[in-house]
Amino acid sequence: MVPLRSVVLAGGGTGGHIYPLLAFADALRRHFPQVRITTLGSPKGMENQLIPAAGYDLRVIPAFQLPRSLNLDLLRTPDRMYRSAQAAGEIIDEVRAEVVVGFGGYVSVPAYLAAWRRELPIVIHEVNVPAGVANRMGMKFTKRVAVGFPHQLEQVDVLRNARLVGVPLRTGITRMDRPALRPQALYHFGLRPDLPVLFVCGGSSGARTINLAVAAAAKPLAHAGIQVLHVQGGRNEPFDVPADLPVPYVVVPYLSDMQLGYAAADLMLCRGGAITVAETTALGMPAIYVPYPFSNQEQRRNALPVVESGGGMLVDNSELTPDWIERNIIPLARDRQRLAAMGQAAAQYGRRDGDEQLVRFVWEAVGR
Ligand SMILES: CC(=O)N[C@H]1[C@@H](OP(=O)(O)OP(=O)(O)OC[C@H]2O[C@@H](n3ccc(=O)[nH]c3=O)[C@H](O)[C@@H]2O)O[C@H](CO)[C@@H](O)[C@@H]1O
Repeated sequence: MVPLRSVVLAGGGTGGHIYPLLAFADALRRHFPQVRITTLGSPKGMENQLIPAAGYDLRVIPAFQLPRSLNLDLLRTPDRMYRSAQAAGEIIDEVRAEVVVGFGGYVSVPAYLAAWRRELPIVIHEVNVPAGVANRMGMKFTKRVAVGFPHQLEQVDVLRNARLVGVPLRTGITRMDRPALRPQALYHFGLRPDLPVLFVCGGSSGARTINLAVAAAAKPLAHAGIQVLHVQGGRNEPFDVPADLPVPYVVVPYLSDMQLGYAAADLMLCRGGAITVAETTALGMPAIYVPYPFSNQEQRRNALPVVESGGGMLVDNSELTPDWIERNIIPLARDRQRLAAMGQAAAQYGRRDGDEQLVRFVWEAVGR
């Protein structure tokens, strides 16, 4: 492979856009150790914490918000869009980028515009159906679109001619030996090795409904011998957990080492964000998905193929009550055989090579 020299990556907002970008950056580095990697972010997104922490160069460009759909409102934001695109263009010129790779989020739009004006190749990675607003706009400028999941190609959507590459996932997750890491993970969280662990995580921002429902079921879970590892989520208010439980219920604000959570877990209770689904299935992790109800059904669509293949359960946000948890999660978490079967079915659906596949796609786009 003739090496790539300079790549600009754009993506921001929540973890769902940033972690694939970082996993892709790591894979680029492995293939092309000398490549210059520059990332574009907006002033307030999670990229401001996550990208510098991962050791990559983050350039913040002025923010602007797109209207939620492609309509005439777009014409009213040209000034701010122009300033953002100009800032993105200056960075693209400075680092002599050969290609711009976008993962979605508002910050991708100025990057796509600036790359298009310079006639640079643009590659878009999209994980949702319907595709996000920013990426849909980018698709006006390029046909090089990669998707994370087979179900995205089956929709009557702009994505039907995309290339299926999978989702770039952090190697800390894809290369983990779960049984080998488990003792260390349990020790890290102060969990017992002899009892099942329910891992609760509502995506990168946390999920209030899930937090409150599980915390309210803390007593029955504990009395059934089920330990809980609960990620509260950075943007959520704390919740109360009874102090006198007979088994551990561990609350953490956020996990930078997400693989430790997965290693400790026997069963996951989570939202259906695309990257979460990619990770649980890559790991063969049995999961109960509670899709976020307010965004176009995209999370339901993410989880449905996994659930239909036997790799998990689906429950509506409005149905996730302490009573539901008691009736459904307690018997499942104690049934090792059923968990193993679910995990195997999930693994059939999962894939681990999205980072490598996307590197190849981008390399082809540059025409080397
Ligand atoms: C409400 C909403 O609009 N959610 C969207 C958002 O979800 P969100 O940003 O929550 O993204 P995902 O659920 O897809 O991924 C969350 C990521 O954060 C990581 N993580 C999470 C918690 C933690 O403590 N530590 C940690 O590392 C997970 O391992 C995963 O890599 O982006 C996804 C990808 O575009 C979309 O599919 C979701 O629909």
